[in-house]
Amino acid sequence: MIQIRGLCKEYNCCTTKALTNISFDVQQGQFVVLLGPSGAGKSTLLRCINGLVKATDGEIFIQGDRINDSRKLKDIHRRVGMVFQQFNLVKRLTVLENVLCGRLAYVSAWTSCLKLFSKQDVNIALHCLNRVGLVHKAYDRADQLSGGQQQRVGIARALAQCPSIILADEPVASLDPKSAEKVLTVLRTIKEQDHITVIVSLHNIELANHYAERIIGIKNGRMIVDKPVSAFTDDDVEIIYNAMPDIVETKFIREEAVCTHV
Ligand SMILES: Nc1ncnc2c1ncn2[C@@H]1O[C@H](COP(=O)(O)OP(=O)(O)OP(=O)(O)O)[C@@H](O)[C@H]1O
Repeated sequence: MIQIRGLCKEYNCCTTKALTNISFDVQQGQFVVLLGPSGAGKSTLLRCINGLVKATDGEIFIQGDRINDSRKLKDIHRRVGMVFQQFNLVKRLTVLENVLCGRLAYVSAWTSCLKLFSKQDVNIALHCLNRVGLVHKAYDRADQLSGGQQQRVGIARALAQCPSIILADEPVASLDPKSAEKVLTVLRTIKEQDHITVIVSLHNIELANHYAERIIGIKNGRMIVDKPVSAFTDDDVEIIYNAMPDIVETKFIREEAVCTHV
């Protein structure tokens, strides 16, 4: 379970408010899609959850552990796998070596420097590649794969970490529609089979409706929609992408008032 409480993030000495007072919980095994216009704060939110970005205020708990608890930092990072829009693979390494990078949190520093992974680590990496349908590419160079295949290697690398959460920041933004569906289907299958929590930021509403169980809408750093996909409507799309900021603000304040009176 992820718990986020009063999360705020400001950049540039407080001149850019990227996130303002974000609070929500995500149950283990849920598939959540973050929607929002460019600059809304989706990447910042995902990066705060995996500790890449330090929040200005507020708290995040992963299975009850505060993410910046220095005693548990390595263990918490291990539990959160990250998938990036640009894949972030090491192009000159093989596909298998890239996936083995997901095992780095489990091996000692000298082992990783010498690339001395155990047979067990190699088997885990091959198993993860098999799950994303790419075990036959294990010994190819990463840059010889198509974009969609590279993204599936990125997912295998996250999976090799044995995470309880996978965060994916616009994982299909640079892919053709068929590859995008393949990548999201892999993420959904992983969620279903392993009960892993998946949080994905997307720009495509159709894909969000098809894959999400829950949609969170962010605009100007505020959470303005949070609904099960079955209740998500065109009005919500309008609020997230088109409504003027003051209309959104009014609706947000009105809903907050209703919540506090329930
Ligand atoms: N490292 C940074 N330094 C300064 N400002 C930043 C930084 N990262 C993001 N921002 C600003 O924070 C705000 C939120 O950006 P963020 O990248 O989180 O939005 P986003 O919803 O992910 O956008 P996109 O969909 O375009 O990726 C924007 O105003 C952006 O310019």
